[in-house]
Order: sequence, then structure tokens, then C-alpha cells
Amino acid sequence: MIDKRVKNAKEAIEGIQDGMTLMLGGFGLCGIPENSINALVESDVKDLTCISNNAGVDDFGLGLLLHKRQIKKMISSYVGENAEFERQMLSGELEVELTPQGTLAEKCRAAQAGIPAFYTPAGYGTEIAEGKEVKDFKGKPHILEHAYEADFSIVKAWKGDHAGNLIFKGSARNFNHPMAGAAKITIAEVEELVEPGELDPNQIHIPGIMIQRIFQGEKFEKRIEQRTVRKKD
Ligand SMILES: CC(C)(COP(=O)(O)OP(=O)(O)OC[C@H]1O[C@@H](n2cnc3c(N)ncnc32)[C@H](O)[C@@H]1OP(=O)(O)O)[C@@H](O)C(=O)NCCC(=O)NCCSC(=O)CCC(=O)O
Ligand SMILES: CC(=O)CC(=O)O
Repeated sequence: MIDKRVKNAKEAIEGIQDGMTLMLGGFGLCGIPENSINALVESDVKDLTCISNNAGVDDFGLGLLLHKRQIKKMISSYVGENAEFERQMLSGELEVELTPQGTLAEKCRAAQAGIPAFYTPAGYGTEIAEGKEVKDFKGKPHILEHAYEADFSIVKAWKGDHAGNLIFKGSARNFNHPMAGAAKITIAEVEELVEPGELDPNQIHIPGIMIQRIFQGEKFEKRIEQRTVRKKD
């Protein structure tokens, strides 16, 4: 029986080295692979390029890696509400590649599906289109976008089994779905790791073939939406 289990987050991130490119799931503060991020913070790995919709907030998610200056470049769509991110971007310490949200999702999905590139109208006529091939479809200009190439993808799911089959919960599915299997190695951290056969096959969102390593996270903060959290501060 296939068994992709690793003991913990530390073991899951083995092989992530300075200068590598990572994909990390999540949207806002929901569905963040937080145990793996904490392990990366402890590992001191640096010069990372991170592909992620958000860059976390100052005390959660990728914000923790930014604080320790472990990220060289962020490829993201929505990067607000993170003071340290803003400081590093404005001072030139951090490279930032802003990407329309649908394009970001499709660049992940294309990598997952083995599609090297695709045309999209999003971003045509803006800075996003600079240097990119343009082609008309039905009289409308589109730009050529390439699939991402990443060393590791790190996703968070609700439930998973030893073979790597995953089920997401609610909107925590978000970017975790197109990122699973979109890099050379995909790590899945799950809230609950179960025996093969326990998950209903009809409910599985990502088949185990997309996943190389799986572990049950030790702790998941109830962080759903940063604005809600902020209001309470
Ligand atoms: C994240 C999960 C999967 C978590 O599920 P769980 O079963 O663990 O928890 P839950 O019982 O559903 O939720 C825990 C508590 O948080 C509350 N809660 C859930 N989602 C919330 C949200 N988006 N904003 C504020 N509160 C929220 C629930 O009412 C509940 O409150 P009580 O404990 O008091 O009952 C789900 O709640 C979910 O999908 N929520 C939507 C999250 C999301 O997509 N947010 C958008 C982020 S991006 C964004 O906001 C951009 C929007 C914009 O820019 O306009
Ligand atoms: C708007 C987004 O992309 C996500 C968020 O609200 O953080």
C-alpha cells in the first residue's frame, strides 16, 4: 500500500533549499499551510521565491517568513494589509511580481495539468503585458502567459489519507486545489490524516497521485479573515 506519510512539518520540508521556488496555497488567511510555514521559519532557508495569492499578514502566514527576510521574491495577486511587506517592497529589499488573480490561478493550474502556456485577455495594455506575445482571438487581444515552474508546492487540506488523497473544506479549497501537483514535489498538510479507504471516493478533490508527502499538522489557528481579526485588535 502506498504510504506518503512523513512524521511532521520538519520532515515534510526536507530538501527545500536556498533560492528555490515554492507555491503556497491559501486565500486571505484561509487555507494557509501554516505548519509548513512555521517549519520553514525555523529552518532558516532563504532567498525563496514564493508564489501565493497573498503574502500573509505581519504575524501569520508568509508574513512570518518576510519578517525573517527569507523571501527574495513574491509572486502574488493581493498583498495588502501587511506592513512589513509594504516596507520591504518600497525599500527595494523585496522583488514583487503582481499578477491578476485569475492569471495566477491559471498559471498554477496549467503547471498542474502539464500545459506550458495559455492566452488570456487579462492584463492586456497594462504593465503586466510588457514583453509578452500578443495574439487576437475573436478580434480581441490576448497575452501569452506561461505555466509556473516551482520546486515545491505546499498545500493545506481538511482531510487526507496515507496515499495523499485530499478533501478541502469550504473556501479553504482556494489556491490549494490548482497548486496540488503543480510543482516537482507537493507537500500536503492536513487537519486530519486517516487510513486509506476512510475517505468517500466521491468526495475526494485531489487524487493522491498529485501528492508526494503528507502529514497531519499539529496546530491550526482559527484565522479566517484578517479584517475580522484586525477589528478585534
Ligand atoms: C475557513 C473555513 C473553511 C473554516 O471552517 P470551520 O468549520 O473550521 O469554521 P467555521 O465554523 O466555518 O467558522 C469559524 C467561525 O468563523 C466565522 N467565519 C467564517 N468565515 C468567515 C469570514 N469570511 N469572515 C468572518 N467570519 C467568518 C464563522 O461564522 C464562525 O464563527 P462562530 O465561531 O462565531 O460561529 C470556512 O469558515 C470558510 O470557508 N469560510 C470562508 C473564509 C473566506 O473565504 N474568507 C474570505 C477571505 S478573502 C476576503 O475576505 C476578501 C473579500 C474582499 O476583499 O471583499
Ligand atoms: C482579495 C484577496 O485576494 C484575498 C484577501 O482578501 O486577502
